Amino acid sequence: MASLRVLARSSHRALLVPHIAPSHSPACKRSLSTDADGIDKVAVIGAGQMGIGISYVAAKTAGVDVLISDRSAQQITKGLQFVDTLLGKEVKKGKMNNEEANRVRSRIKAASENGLQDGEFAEVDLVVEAVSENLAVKQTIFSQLATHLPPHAILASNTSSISLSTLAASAIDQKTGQSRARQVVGFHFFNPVPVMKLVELIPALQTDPSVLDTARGFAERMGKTVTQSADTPGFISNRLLMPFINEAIIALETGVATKEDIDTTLKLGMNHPMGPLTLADFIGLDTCLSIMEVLMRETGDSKYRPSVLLGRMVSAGYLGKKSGQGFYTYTARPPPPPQKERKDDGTDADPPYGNAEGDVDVGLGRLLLKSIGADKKQ
Ligand SMILES: NC(=O)c1ccc[n+]([C@@H]2O[C@H](COP(=O)([O-])OP(=O)(O)OC[C@H]3O[C@@H](n4cnc5c(N)ncnc54)[C@H](O)[C@@H]3O)[C@@H](O)[C@H]2O)c1
Repeated sequence: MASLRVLARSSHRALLVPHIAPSHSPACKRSLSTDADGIDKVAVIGAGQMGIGISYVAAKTAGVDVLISDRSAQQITKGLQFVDTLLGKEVKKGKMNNEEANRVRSRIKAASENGLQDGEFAEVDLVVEAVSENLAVKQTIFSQLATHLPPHAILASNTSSISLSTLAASAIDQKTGQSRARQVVGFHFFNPVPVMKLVELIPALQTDPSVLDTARGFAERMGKTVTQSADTPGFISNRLLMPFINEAIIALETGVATKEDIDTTLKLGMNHPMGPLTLADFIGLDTCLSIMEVLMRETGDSKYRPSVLLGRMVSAGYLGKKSGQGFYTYTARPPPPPQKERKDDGTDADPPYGNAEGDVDVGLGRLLLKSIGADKKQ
């Protein structure tokens, strides 16, 4: 039976969303993990930029064991090397000693290829799915997780745009046929995870309130501030950001101003760290288009119509920084200088995040760090 309940624990304004009371099937009588302090072991599915960042912060800040899994063993190797790099920098900057870094590193382990089916996840309290943004792939994973994870485990997804209620519906134990939908929750981190302080928490319609509380508590253990969004397209973040970026593109295409003046107005007039067209280039114009299409399709509201220019640019392959051409032109980063620059205090001025070559995502990480001043603090 549907009822309305208040879903604002720490926000000032109450958020009213329809709540479908969880059913009391036998599966629901299993005890759920209700205490965030009781979470000792986390699994992360997907060792891409988000999965690795989540693993690193879970091990370092929350101090839990992390089991990381990916369909590509190479991705895991690459990700663990990145963790080593991050820890090496912490040591070099005196933020932790070697012993602490080794302790953090020893908490992160790679799952074997069939680890889920072979019982390696038997002691996992919470899993964060962070595989590519593809509904069918995520649905398959949620069905596998529902089959193989211990009964109390929380099943969280880092999806940016897929409905949590839809994912929860696929969390069915393939052996017993029982639904674990009430244990599914959205756990939306931001990139780069070690730097960005926010997690958006998104309950599916089916999520049990105790699961939501535990997930919130664990995000806080990871040092994050939590906001809560209803399971609506784009959640809070992209529902507000993407129409803003889209409107900036419409302003450009209708001749309101040049791209430079649009960006400068928002930077200097509104104190934004970067203008909306630059930000669109760094996010990727294909990503921006796809989120606008989700907003438009799922709400049917014409205010989310993607700009014609945005669609044309994506068709032309102008995807932003990753393709070298977006609203601005990006050239490859020059090779690193033979000698490291020295900071005023005489220490090496290494980039705080990423490798010397710098791929697109790490480039975004650096830019974000710079934009919030974290490059200087670290
Ligand atoms: N990149 C961002 O800024 C950002 C921010 C917030 C949320 N997200 C979300 O996080 C998720 C991951 O994004 P990302 O940027 O880390 O992507 P990514 O492409 O860097 O990594 C995805 C990883 O998933 C792995 N993978 C794909 N299918 C798999 C499967 N069936 N089983 C196991 N592993 C599989 C891939 O090998 C890859 O390592 C997506 O849902 C995305 O929407 C991304």
